[in-house]
Amino acid sequence: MEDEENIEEELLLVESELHGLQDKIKMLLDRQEELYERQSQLQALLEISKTSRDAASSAPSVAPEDWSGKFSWDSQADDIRFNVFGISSYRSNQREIINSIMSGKDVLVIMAAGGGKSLCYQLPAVLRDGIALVVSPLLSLIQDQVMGLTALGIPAYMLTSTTNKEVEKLIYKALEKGEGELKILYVTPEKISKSKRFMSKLEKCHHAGRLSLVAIDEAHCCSQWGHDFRPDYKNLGILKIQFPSVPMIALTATATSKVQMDLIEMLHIPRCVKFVSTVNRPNLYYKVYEKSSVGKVVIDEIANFITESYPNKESGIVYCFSRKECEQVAKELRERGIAADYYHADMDSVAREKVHMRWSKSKSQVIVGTVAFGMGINKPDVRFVVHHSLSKSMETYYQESGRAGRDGLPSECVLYYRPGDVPRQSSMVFYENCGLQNLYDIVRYCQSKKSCRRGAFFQHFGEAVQECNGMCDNCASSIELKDIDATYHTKIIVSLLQDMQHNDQRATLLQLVDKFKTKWKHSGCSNEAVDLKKEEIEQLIVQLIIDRVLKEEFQHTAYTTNAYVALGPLWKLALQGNRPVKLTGAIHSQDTGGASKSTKRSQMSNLEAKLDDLRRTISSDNGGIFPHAVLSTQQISLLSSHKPTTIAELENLIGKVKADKYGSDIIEVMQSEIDGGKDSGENGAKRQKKDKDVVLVESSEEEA
Ligand SMILES: Nc1ncnc2c1ncn2[C@@H]1O[C@H](COP(=O)(O)OP(=O)(O)OP(=O)(O)O)[C@@H](O)[C@H]1O
Repeated sequence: MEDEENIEEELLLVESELHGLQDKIKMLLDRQEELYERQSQLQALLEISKTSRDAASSAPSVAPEDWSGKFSWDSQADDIRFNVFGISSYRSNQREIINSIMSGKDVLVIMAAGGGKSLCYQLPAVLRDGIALVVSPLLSLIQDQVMGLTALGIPAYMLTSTTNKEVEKLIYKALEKGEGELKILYVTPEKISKSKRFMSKLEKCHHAGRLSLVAIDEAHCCSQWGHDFRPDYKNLGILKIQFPSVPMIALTATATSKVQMDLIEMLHIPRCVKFVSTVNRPNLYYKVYEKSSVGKVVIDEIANFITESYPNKESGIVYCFSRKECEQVAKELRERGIAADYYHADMDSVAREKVHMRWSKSKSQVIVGTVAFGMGINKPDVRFVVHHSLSKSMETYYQESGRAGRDGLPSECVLYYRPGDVPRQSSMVFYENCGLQNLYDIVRYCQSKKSCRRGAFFQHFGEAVQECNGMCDNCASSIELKDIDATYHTKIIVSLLQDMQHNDQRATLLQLVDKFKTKWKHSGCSNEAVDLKKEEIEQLIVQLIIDRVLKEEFQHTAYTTNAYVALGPLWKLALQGNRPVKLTGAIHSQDTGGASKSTKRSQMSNLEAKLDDLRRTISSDNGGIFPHAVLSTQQISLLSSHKPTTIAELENLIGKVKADKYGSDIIEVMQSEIDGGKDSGENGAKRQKKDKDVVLVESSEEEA
């Protein structure tokens, strides 16, 4: 009996000591996690700083600006540009890139989607003697390019699994013996890594001095830090090792400094000349809409957005999270009268091709796709890209939304966000390299109601900030948002999780919201703290996750991976109230975004519609590029946003873009709107007298 009591007593002591130890271990593990995270941040910073130093010290002997000087091939290049490609002038950096590759340099090109990367290697390929090898990741992309070049009369072929024996023979003869006509040869990376026969023919071609250049398209696929890593791209370094004297040009639309470093190393081009163009796409209007938790409501909103903003059936893409969701959304859009097809990886290639072709030829209006609808989409006139759910990273979102407006005309990128979608994505990406970190970056983008959306891209890609010109919802919004003090709410959430942890319990995001609501109700809170709506509590919890007060933990079951919310490294600070927590007001509702109004032509006044036409005309007259070279920031802002405009401003604006060409009828329309306004206050516009100018003020309540 006494023995038993002693044992029980000791057991209690042991258990309490174990508890103490477990707390200490947890604290140490949290600290370890914090330090690991800081370690990887510092390592990345160090790498970036070293690379920029190395790049500066190993900079090419010719200064970059010299690539725009005079070269012996200038007139021949101009002739090919104009008479073969039908292009009247170079876009930014194209001529410099062509000159550096013509000078035999290795080149890295980072140029936004639709910027004109293809010309940078295709023109030198025509200009230089011999055969240019182009490695490209997708069959459809290759087919498009070969078709386009053939139509221009340039002998281009592809060597892929679909190439017939006859063409294969022709290609091999050209490589081996220099017979026949072949200027540009497209292959997939698999050909380089898997076909010894092909590599030996290429070797012969090089040996005979006939390999003119090597181009690696979509070069970000080399890096596992990039968003589209392709294992076969890793082997492309062999090309520089085997053909060191042949200039290599690597091209991509996006690459962070880390990805750039990675691909320079993998392709063995340490002394390459880098041409990094801005990631800015000034013609794209970015916005985030609050997403309802009711599926049907979301579809209604998307359908309304499409039909109201694009009554002329302009093309668009809707991205979805899963294959099932993609089929469902396409079906529901069709039920609402929108010609929508779905596209995902579970379909066979013939079905996918059919859907793609229908859409490319504008026989369907919308493709509802998963991420599988990715590279190789080069339809220029995509007017809108809607994300039904958030993407998994800023880079993925930049790429996917960037499929809009490749022709340079104004287009919209809309993301439907609700915090409840975060665990769905995080349970998919948490095992990926930096998966959660990347996801939390895009979540930060979505949660923000104040910062410029464009600014988030500049920051992500390490570029200096540029003017947004009111081309995102946050910059265009005139709603004054208030910060809610959520420090007290945070304390409740943290203490709830603490209790649960003690009792070995877990909670998903939604369960935690419910527990919070119950506790709030029963706490009889006389505190000053405001009562939060369900969506705001979700938003707060997600904000606490990205701020590391909380964290997500994952548990696998036979069928799925569940995401739970747990205490993060900074929970103690939050519990002590040492870290004030602020939550910004509500996410914009659909009818507050500036450009959604601007593109709703059916709701536009006559003047607005005229201005809209003017933007399109100027863009198209400027080679499809939104006219930053022609207009000042303020003028672009006027054109972009249909903001209140005075006759004086309008005349100045039109004068700058050649009044005789675009101007007179707009001034007439404006004059008549002002006259009409004077008499009857038509077109939802109020007239005010301000100094000597007449100012038209949009009445948002009337129009909404
Ligand atoms: N200097 C130029 N002037 C006018 N049009 C041009 C010029 N250069 C390229 N283009 C056109 O711009 C369009 C986009 O070019 P291209 O397909 O090379 O873009 P890209 O940079 O490869 O884009 P993505 O990354 O989306 O594939 C094409 O229709 C091309 O003919």
